[in-house]
Amino acid sequence: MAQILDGKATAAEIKAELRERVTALSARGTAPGLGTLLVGDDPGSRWYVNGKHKDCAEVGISSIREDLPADATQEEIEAAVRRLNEDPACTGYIVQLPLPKGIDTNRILELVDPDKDADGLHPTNLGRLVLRVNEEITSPLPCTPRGIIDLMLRHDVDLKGKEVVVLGRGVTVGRPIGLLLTRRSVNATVTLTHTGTRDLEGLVRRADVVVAAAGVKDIVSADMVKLGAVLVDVGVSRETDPTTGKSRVVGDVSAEAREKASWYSPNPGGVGPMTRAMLLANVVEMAERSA
Ligand SMILES: Nc1nc2c(c(=O)[nH]1)N[C@@H](CN(C=O)c1ccc(C(=O)N[C@@H](CCC(=O)O)C(=O)O)cc1)CN2
Repeated sequence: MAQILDGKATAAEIKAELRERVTALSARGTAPGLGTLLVGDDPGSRWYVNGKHKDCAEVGISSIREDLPADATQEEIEAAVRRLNEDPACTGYIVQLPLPKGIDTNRILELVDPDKDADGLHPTNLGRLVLRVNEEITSPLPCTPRGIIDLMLRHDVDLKGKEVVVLGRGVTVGRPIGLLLTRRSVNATVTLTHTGTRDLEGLVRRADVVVAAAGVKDIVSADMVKLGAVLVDVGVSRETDPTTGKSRVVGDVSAEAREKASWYSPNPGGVGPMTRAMLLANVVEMAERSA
């Protein structure tokens, strides 16, 4: 029976730690403020952004909100980014992804002031992650990969020399997590797989740790998983619950695969709450560095 990598409980612990650091920052007159930029009315994105403001209130961080309609133009979004760059009350902010179709996301992310990039997704901060293999990284890190590694380390999951297979090459999880896991301080060996990967089953079968961020329900099946592997379920697909008729999140790891794991991070309740906690950690660290 797999032990649970409980993201909800771990995130609550982290938030309690951060609350004290926010109090100290506020006492020194350097209180952090998180901004969010949401474009459109996707219910999932709106839920995530509302959650970020709720988290801020919980730990004592003030928050600033820019909401634009789904038909906002590239210029209107860029103007909102400039407002957040210039607002002294906003010490860090995020642009909620994905942006509506037709918007040049990379151009928007490049316009974010790297010193206010609470998501660690600005090219300068991703570049620092590439460059700094040995030394401590003193710039914000992408929240989900940071949260996944923190979740495992706080449960004493040993990653040194372990073979990690990542499913999915997205910019918020798949691509940056390889950079974090292969840093000298972690020392895992990483294989990044995607839709063009030839022998996915064979690669997953030999993995000590599987990070599944494909967004394909049950893509990780029991026959693909080594007994005792660590399974981190990051994938988000939505389906209608047949009993309640409500929409629910389903992950990438099948129920049978979970039975073979030594550790399993559930979805929901695993990586999602850690992503939210790491955003707060980035905001607090950025404020501490500039205090
Ligand atoms: N700018 C960003 N955009 C997006 C990111 C990101 O890190 N930065 N990640 C995701 C969305 N996301 C945060 O923004 C996020 C996803 C999931 C959760 C979460 O707590 N999920 C719950 C389940 C929620 C549900 O039932 O619908 C859980 O896992 O328990 C938080 C944040 C994409 N965009």
